[in-house]
Amino acid sequence: MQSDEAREVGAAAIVAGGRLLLAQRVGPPELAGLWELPGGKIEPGETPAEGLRRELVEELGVLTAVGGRVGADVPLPNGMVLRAYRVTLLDGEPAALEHSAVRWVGPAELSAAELVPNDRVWLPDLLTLLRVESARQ
Ligand SMILES: Nc1nc2c([nH]c(=O)n2[C@H]2C[C@H](O)[C@@H](COP(=O)(O)OP(=O)(O)OP(=O)(O)O)O2)c(=O)[nH]1
Repeated sequence: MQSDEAREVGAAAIVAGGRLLLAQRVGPPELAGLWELPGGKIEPGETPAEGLRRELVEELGVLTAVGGRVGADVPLPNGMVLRAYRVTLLDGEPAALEHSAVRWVGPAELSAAELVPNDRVWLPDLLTLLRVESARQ
């Protein structure tokens, strides 16, 4: 059954050791080479956490735990909604299985990174997340 709610793209803010994981898109051409939070479309019948965990197995080869939201909802031109979640690594080392590269960034590198346009609104939230996580260590 199709829900009335907009389909969701889930995006993972994975922080470890005071750094955030970014993944570099291979396509489409207008996004290729830009950096995003790994994730993807939540399928009908999946909770956002289930869908995001599945995407992170497919894209990075890691097992994760999905936590609370980060930043605002971002409406996408195709009618979907993009939402970021805090995600913790449980097992595995992230590998670029569907991206051209992955890298861990600290605050300065994150601020300078060429993010996909839709993710730029999250920059202050992601910087705060890095600061909070660093303070906890
Ligand atoms: N995964 C992800 N997608 C994002 C981000 N920001 C952003 O605008 N998008 C857009 C790009 C795509 O239009 C859409 C997600 O597509 P995708 O290609 O990552 O997801 P998917 O694996 O489920 O896609 P598909 O192959 O099934 O079409 O959301 C982000 O931070 N992470």
